[in-house]
Amino acid sequence: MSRIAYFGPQGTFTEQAARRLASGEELIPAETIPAALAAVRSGAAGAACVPIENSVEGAVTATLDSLSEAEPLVAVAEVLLPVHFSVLTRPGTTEIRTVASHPHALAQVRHWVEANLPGAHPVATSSTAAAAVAVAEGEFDAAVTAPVAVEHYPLEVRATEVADVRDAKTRFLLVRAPGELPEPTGADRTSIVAAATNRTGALAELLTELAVRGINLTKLDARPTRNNFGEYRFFIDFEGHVAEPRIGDALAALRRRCRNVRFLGSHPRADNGTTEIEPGAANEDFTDAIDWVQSVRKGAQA
Ligand SMILES: O=C(O)C(=O)Cc1ccccc1
Repeated sequence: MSRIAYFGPQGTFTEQAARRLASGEELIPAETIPAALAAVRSGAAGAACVPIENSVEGAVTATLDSLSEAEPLVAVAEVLLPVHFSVLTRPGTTEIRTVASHPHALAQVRHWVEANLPGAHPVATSSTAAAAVAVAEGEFDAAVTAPVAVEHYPLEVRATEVADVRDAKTRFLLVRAPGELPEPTGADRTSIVAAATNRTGALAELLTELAVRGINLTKLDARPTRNNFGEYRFFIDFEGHVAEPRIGDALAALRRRCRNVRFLGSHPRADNGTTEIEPGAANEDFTDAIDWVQSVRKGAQA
C-alpha cells in the first residue's frame, strides 16, 4: 500500500484534508510543506497532501515555491475544507501572554485575539499542530489549532469556532510524480507555472492566450524567481483539463510564448463549479477548425 505524506504533525488541517483524499493509504506526517513534497520526489511516499490556497489569506507561498522547484510534481485531486479554529491551553493556565500558530491561522483570528486575549503576543510556528506541541511543552501559553488537535495533545479547549471571517475555506492538493492523469470530468482545474520573458506586455500576452480561447482563470499568483531582483514566475489556474482540445491549444500557445512553462496538473474541481464555454470556444469548435485546415491543405476546400 502506498503512503501519503502530509504537512503535519498530527492534528493539522492538512491531515484532515489528507484523510478526505486518501483511499486506504498510510498517512505520514512531514514537518514542512517542502518536506512533504520531497517525500514524493524521493519515493518515500506515493503522494503528498499540502495546502495551496486560503479564501482569506490567499496563496500558500511555501507550496507554490516548492512546486516550481526541483523535480516536477502534478496535482491529481483537491479538497476544500471549511476553516475555523480552536484555542487550546495547558490545563490550569490562568494568564495568556503568547498565542502561537501557523501565520495563516494567526491572520484569521487577529481580531478575536485582540478582543478576547488583550495584550497577548502572536508567535508564528510551522503549523497549527506544531503550536499545540509547543504549548504542551510549555513554550507558549495558547495555540490556535484545527478543532481535531485537542485529540492529539494534552491540552484543553479555551474557545471553539474562532474565526474573524465566517465561512473561510482552504483548498488542499494531492500531488504525485508525473504519470497517468485523472480523467476529465467537465468541471476540472488545470494549473501551470510560467516564467514570462521580461518585457512590456509579457504577462498580458499570456493571459490573452487564455482569454481568446474563452478559458476562465480561477487563480493568479506571482512569486519571485529568487535569482534576479524583479523577475517573477506566474502561477495560473484555469478551468478545464489538458485532455480537452481547447486547453491543449492554449497550453501549446503558452509553451511558445514563455521561457519556461511547467504543467502542475489537471484534476476535478472540489467546488463542483460548472465550466462556461463561450461561443466558438468549445472542444468541437477546435477539432472542427483543425479538420477544416487539414481539408484545405489536401485541396478539398478552396
Ligand atoms: O497548520 C495547519 O494546520 C495547516 O494545515 C496549514 C493551515 C493553516 C491555517 C489554515 C489552514 C491550513
